[in-house]
Parts: sequence; structure tokens; C-alpha cells
Amino acid sequence: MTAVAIPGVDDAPTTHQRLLSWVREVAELTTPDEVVWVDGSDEEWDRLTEQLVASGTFTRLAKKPNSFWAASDPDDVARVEERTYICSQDPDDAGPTNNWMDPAEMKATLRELFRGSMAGRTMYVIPFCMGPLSADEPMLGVEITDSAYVVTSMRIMTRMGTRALEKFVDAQGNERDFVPALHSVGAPLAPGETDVPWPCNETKYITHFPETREIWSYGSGYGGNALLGKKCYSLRIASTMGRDEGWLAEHMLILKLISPENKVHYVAAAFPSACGKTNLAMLEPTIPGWKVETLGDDIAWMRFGEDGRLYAVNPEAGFFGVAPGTDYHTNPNAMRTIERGNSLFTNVALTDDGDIWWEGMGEPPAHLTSWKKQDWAPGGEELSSHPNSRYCTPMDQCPILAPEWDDPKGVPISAIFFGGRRATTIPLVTESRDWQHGTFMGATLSSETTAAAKGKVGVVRRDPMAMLPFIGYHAGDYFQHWIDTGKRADATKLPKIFYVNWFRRGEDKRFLWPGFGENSRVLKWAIERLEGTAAARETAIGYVPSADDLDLTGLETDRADLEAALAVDVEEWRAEVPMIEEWFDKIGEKLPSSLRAELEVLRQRLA
Ligand SMILES: Nc1nc2c(ncn2[C@@H]2O[C@H](COP(=O)(O)OP(=O)(O)OP(=O)(O)O)[C@@H](O)[C@H]2O)c(=O)[nH]1
Ligand SMILES: O=C([O-])CC(=O)C(=O)O
Ligand SMILES: [Mn+2]
Repeated sequence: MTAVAIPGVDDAPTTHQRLLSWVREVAELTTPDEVVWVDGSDEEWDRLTEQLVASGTFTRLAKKPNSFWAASDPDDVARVEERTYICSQDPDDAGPTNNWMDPAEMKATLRELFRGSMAGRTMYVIPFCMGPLSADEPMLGVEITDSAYVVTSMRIMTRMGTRALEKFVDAQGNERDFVPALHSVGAPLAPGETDVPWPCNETKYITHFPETREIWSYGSGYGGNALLGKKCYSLRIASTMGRDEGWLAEHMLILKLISPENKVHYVAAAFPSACGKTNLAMLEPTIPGWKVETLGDDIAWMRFGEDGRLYAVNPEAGFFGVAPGTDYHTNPNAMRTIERGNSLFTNVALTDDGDIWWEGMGEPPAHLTSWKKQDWAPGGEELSSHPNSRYCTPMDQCPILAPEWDDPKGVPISAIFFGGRRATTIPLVTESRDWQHGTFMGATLSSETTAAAKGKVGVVRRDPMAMLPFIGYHAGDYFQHWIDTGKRADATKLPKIFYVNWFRRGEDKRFLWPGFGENSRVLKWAIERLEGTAAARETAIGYVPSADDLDLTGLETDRADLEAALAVDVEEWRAEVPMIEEWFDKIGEKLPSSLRAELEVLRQRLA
């Protein structure tokens, strides 16, 4: 018998032995005042949101039903990549792109940080499932957290609570595996101490144990640091599962493209954080007769189906989207989704009449409360909203949600797009010659850094497959896994790979391509390439359309801009080669020789 009596710890609505003993172990380590097993009910949501309003974390919005505004600690606004670790037994399994620490050493460090870290707080136990609950093998996890904000966010972002817990025992009565994901904001309360609206700790650790499939996150309450089903489970841990089991976990949106003849194609696209996934996922085509439906905006899990095609499932149930820049012109479907309420807004501005506002939403009102909780008026120096401010909203409110979004089989992918944010060099769209060349495009993807991670913004870095911060193992092994995936498949059934760049700029720094809904012209061209009906010119870097190969009906863009957006500038590409070489040298011995060979081909074609 243990000496600790923590209310709630034994009120477990499950008999799952591993779960029960882990929950007890964590409660004894972190010493919360009580333990609450999260059921995901409406009553629970009401209770937690009211409590968060009372503690000053949430402000209820008068203008959006059942929706809330939150402002984080000004230092807890984005993922912290330099505090993110892959703790494999062998440092070589984390590779040159991840921070590494020995798992035993990391656990010893973390155990001291977590000791008593939930004092004065409630410990919530959130059973969740990534991907459809009806899957043959539901992908289960449990997040333990001392943050009610995290509980409410996880309710939007995942299938959680009782309906997930029911899956912890299979039809034969066997206990299923789950990923234990432990989170604390790292802000214990002394008896009588009043809480702050956004508790967190200066010390932060976002740590992953790929061999034991565990996650420990400490010190942050924000987004990808704290909602552990998202980047930590569905990308870092899932990518290692995928390596071992022969599937792919990718930072990709999933969309359904419907032609005027009602032909359906599914497309997956990987762009780095804050580079346009959510926008493309919910695109409103500007070309008449074409339609897009959404299946996911951030993560895709892809496996081969019985027919040999690659099928994608979105593990999430909500959108955690970048707020600034989102409005009825750029992303009307995101606006309609949040208009329906039941949403959380973090680090945007609050209007005096109880609505939200952010940069890019048209004319600002005369007075706002900024994300820093200060009076704000138009014309000042500071932004009203943090550039990485986010809306968190349920997927099933999206007016263009594809009906098959919850199908455990997933959808067969026809095309994969890789894309980044590059002011120069990368044309609007390039088609790869084959899977290996497409893998090379993904492996050498580059992008200017954004506000989605702490650090300098606007610096060009390699971001392979938009997964640099999310590959849970050695990047060289990850590239090999991509190559092997292609080799295992019937080449005629593999998705075709394209490389896009919506962000190329003219000499005067403005974007050459109007983007957003106009990106449908690029989607259409790609689909026509699959069907063999669109033209392209073969260049040193792959197949690139001439302006007239795109459907330009109704497009107002200047012809010269369009041609500049599509240009393959050999000089710029020659300058790119040594950067790719440097990147490949960083990957080291594990770089697949086939990718080295692709670089040689590129060099020769540019000569
Ligand atoms: N110029 C231009 N900007 C775009 C385009 N698509 C998206 N953006 C802007 O890029 C920013 C990020 O877009 P999102 O769609 O939220 O990016 P994301 O990839 O989903 O980001 P994460 O949620 O961080 O993974 C927003 O400010 C958008 O307005 C485009 O086609 N052209
Ligand atoms: O993880 C987050 O905080 C938000 C996100 O989607 C990303 O950065 O790609
Ligand atoms: Mn993302």
C-alpha cells in the first residue's frame, strides 16, 4: 500500500493495468491536489472553460458561441526546437538534425523537474486516439497534464475521453498499447498561492523516447509543445513507428480535388510551419467548376492499401491554424469554421465587443486589447496579434469537410506536393521525373524560417519534407525510408511528386504569384500531368510548365510576373548546389547514395 492518497487517482474508469500503474506513478511523482479522468463530455467542457474564465486564462467571446480568447505568457508563444530532444539509446539514431540526450540521463533530469511539479494543481488524465476510432488498430495515447487549457485544446484536436478509453481494451479483452505522454507546465502552487493566467516555466524540455514510445514535455503550455497528440506523437513518435512498420508519418495536409467532370483526386502536401498548409487544404478554387474538400491541414499518416496505392489518414480532429493573414479573402472556409464557435483563440487581439481580430482581417477597430493584454490602436509600432497566434477549431465544423474524413481506410493519394517559402530560385511548380527524384526534391526542400518556432525569422534553411523539427530519428535513415517506400511499390501506382513555391518575389519584393485560391491553377496542372493532358518543358530541375500550360482563365496577374515565377534561373540553381552539398554532408554516411547520385545529375544538367 502506498502512503500517498491523492483524490481521484483510484476513480479510474478503466481496468487497463499499465495505464493505472502509470497514472499512479505520475501522481506520486508530481503530487497534484487531485486527479481527474477526462471524459470529453459537454458538461466537462463547460466546467473547465468556466474555471479557465475564473482563473483569467480565458475570456469568453460575446460574438462567437462557446468560444474563448487566451493570451499566453509572452515567452511561451511557439515550439521550442532547441529544447526538443530525441532520446534514443544510440545518439546515431537521433542523427545530425535532432538534439539528443541519453534516455536514462534525460529521465533522471526530468524526474527531478516533475517531482512535485503539479502541487496545488489538478492532474488531468486524457485518453485519446489519433485517427479514426473505428480503425482496426486504433492509435491510442494518454496525455497527463496539469493544464486545463491543454485539456480543452485536446478536446478539439483529438478524439478523446470516454470514447477513446473504450478502445483501450480490444474485443477479446486484451489491453492495447498506448503512448504515454506526460506534460506539466512546471508551475507548482504553494498552499494559498494564487495562480497566474498562463502558468509555465522558463526551463523547457520537449522530449521523446522513440524506443519506448514515450513523451515527456515540461515547462510550456503552447501548441506543439503541450498538445502532445500533435507533433510529439503524430510526427516524432509516429515517424519511428512508420520506419519500423513500413508506413509514413508526414507534416502534410490532405485535400480532395474534384474536377468539373466530377473526377476525384486526393493530394497531400508538405510545407513547413506557417507556409500555407491550412490555406491550401481549404482552398476555394478560382477556376470555374473545380472544387476542393478538406481532409486535414497538418499531418498525414500514409500506408499502402490492398490495391497497392498509398492511402492517407489525418490523425487529428481539429485545426490549430495560424490566425494572422486569415480572412474571408484568403481563407473563407477557415473563417466559416471558426464562425460556428466552439473554438479557442490564443495570442490574437480582443475587440471591445467581445470578438477577435488579427492582422490581415481588414480594417482594425479603433481600440483593441492586444495579445500582450495592452491597449492597442491602429497606427502604432506593435502588432495586435502575435505572428504565431492560433485558432483551435473542430474539423467537423468546416463547411467543405470531405465526407470520408473519418474513414479509417484513408484516401488514395494521387500527388504529393513539397513546398517552401523562398524569395528566389524555386519556380512556382516543378514536376519530378520519378519517385527517387521526388524524394530528392523533398530531401533538399528549403524554406525561410517563420514565427512558428522560436528563433530568427526569414533565414533560409533546409527543411526536408517540411519535417526538419519532426523527424523522430536519423534524417539519413528517414530519406532511405522514403526511397525504400518507392521501391516497395508498383511505380505506376505511386503518387507523383511536385515541388511548389507560392512565395517567390520580384525585385521590388512583392510576391510574383497571387497564391491562395489561385493555387488551384497549379493543382489543376498537376492533375492534368497525371492524366497526360498538360504540357511542360523539361528543365535541369524537372518538368516546369510554361505560362500557357497553366489554365489562366480570369487570372489578372501580370504576364511578366508569371513568367518570372515559373523561370528556372540556372545561375540561381548553380548557387543552390553547394548549399545542397553542405546539407548532404551534414547528413553524413547515412545519406542514401541514390540522393547523392541525384545531386550529381542536377549538377551535370546545370553545367
Ligand atoms: N503569399 C502567400 N501567402 C500564403 C499562401 N498561403 C498561405 N499564405 C500565408 O502563409 C501563412 C501561413 O499559412 P498557413 O496555411 O496557416 O500555414 P501552415 O503550413 O498551415 O502552418 P502551420 O499550422 O504552422 O503548420 C499565413 O500568413 C498565410 O496567409 C499563398 O498561397 N501565398
Ligand atoms: O505545432 C505547432 O505549435 C503548430 C504547428 O502546426 C506547427 O508549428 O507546424
Ligand atoms: Mn504544422
